[in-house]
Amino acid sequence: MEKKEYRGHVLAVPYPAQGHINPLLQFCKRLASKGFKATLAISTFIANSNGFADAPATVHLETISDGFDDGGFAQAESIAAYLSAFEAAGSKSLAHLVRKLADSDHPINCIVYDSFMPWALDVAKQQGTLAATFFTQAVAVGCIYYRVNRGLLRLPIPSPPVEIPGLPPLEIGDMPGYFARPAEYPAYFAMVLEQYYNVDKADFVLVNSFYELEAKAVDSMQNLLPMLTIGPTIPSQYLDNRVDGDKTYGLSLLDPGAAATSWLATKPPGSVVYISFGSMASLPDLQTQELAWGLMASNSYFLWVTRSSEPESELPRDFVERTRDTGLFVNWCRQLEVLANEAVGCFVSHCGWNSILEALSLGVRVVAMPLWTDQTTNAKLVEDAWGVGVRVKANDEGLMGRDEIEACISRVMVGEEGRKMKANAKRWSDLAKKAVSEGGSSDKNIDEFVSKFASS
Ligand SMILES: O=c1ccn([C@@H]2O[C@H](COP(=O)(O)OP(=O)(O)O[C@H]3O[C@H](CO)[C@@H](O)[C@H](O)[C@H]3O)[C@@H](O)[C@H]2O)c(=O)[nH]1
Repeated sequence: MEKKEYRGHVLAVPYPAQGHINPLLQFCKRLASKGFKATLAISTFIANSNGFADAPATVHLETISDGFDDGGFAQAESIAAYLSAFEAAGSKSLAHLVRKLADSDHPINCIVYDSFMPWALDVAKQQGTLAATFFTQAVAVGCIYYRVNRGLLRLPIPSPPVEIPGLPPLEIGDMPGYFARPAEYPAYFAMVLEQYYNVDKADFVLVNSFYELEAKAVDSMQNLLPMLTIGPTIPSQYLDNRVDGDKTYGLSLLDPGAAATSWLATKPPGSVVYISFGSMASLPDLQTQELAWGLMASNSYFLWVTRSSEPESELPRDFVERTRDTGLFVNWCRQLEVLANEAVGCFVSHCGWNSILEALSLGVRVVAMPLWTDQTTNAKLVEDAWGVGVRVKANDEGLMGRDEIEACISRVMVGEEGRKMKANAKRWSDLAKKAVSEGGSSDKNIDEFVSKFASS
């Protein structure tokens, strides 16, 4: 059989979670569209799950072990146990995979690995390939973790607000959630700081963001690291439409169904509040109830992703019945399709980085209800740096109350303030599209990245 010609071969290794696999998978699709062979190595457990049924034809799939091939993360005793088993099993099986591919027609030129797995850099170096760490969170968030990792910012922070080049002044509540509650997820907190321990040895630091969005933060980090912004990595159909057939992500946590799209088709433009808290975090029951009452008081239509087939059990009594004419609950949907629908007026979001990039790319305003990790910092940027939304303030017990939620929805959806946010959102959407289009900042950065190993 004739050997297929490629300009080079990249092996992408995501952390095994939806919000991490999709950005790297999307990056692979872009590399494939530029003539490279792109292979995505996902965990055996995820590869065997139904959610990956929709994998794109242009990206090659391989598997590595996370140590829990039959059950994934859910099988581990603790987060710390998972991370350490993943490092042990992942390092071994990744090395094995690179050796296997070395004997094929297309040996690996560069391993692009999720920044949550810095041990992959050691594998790349041992196997003699280039190594690129890939951040699935904002440059701004990375600026903060980097400073803590390097001892430039000491914890607990003695005198907020903190001044970091390129970022607005940050109070403790604007820093990543681990700073205010370090004991909550100590293993994840350690992991996000560890992203930097060997980063100086990486040949590239790729970030799913775009230069115009975080210019000053990128400039400040580029003095320290070979950083290139290459995003947003959302399907090309919603941006530049240059990647053939790139209409959806390849991985979906749950079956999205079609209910959301047909329901939205019956609603007037800008009238619907869309609510989703991503693929990992869950709202405490009391918070769910406050959100429900806030939504009802806003008198808006709403589409609420609950990730549960029985939302009634967490909602106020009879709430589903009482909102039958105004609300729709789904356990999952095609979020991009929803955000692109003109019926959607705003997005009540936990501010996961993928959701925020999607909202910015599609010009949708945000009511920010951050829960943990990077979400608190993203919420600060949504409000103060990008002017596309407002953050719902929590009371002293950490609860975001119904009146505050209602007031925030109203600020974002109606009036002069809301109109300004809409105009800002449109501007970011245009800039996101420009960044990935031919000659845009992210497109040029991708070309710079591949130029280090491209054969022609
Ligand atoms: O009904 C839904 C709801 C969500 N999504 C998609 O799910 C993804 C959610 O990603 P994100 O907003 O980043 O949230 P998480 O999945 O919770 O992401 C985790 O990983 C991110 C990247 O590290 C972090 O920024 C988040 O804080 C962390 O919770 C997005 O692509 C959405 O389009 C759907 O397709 N359908």
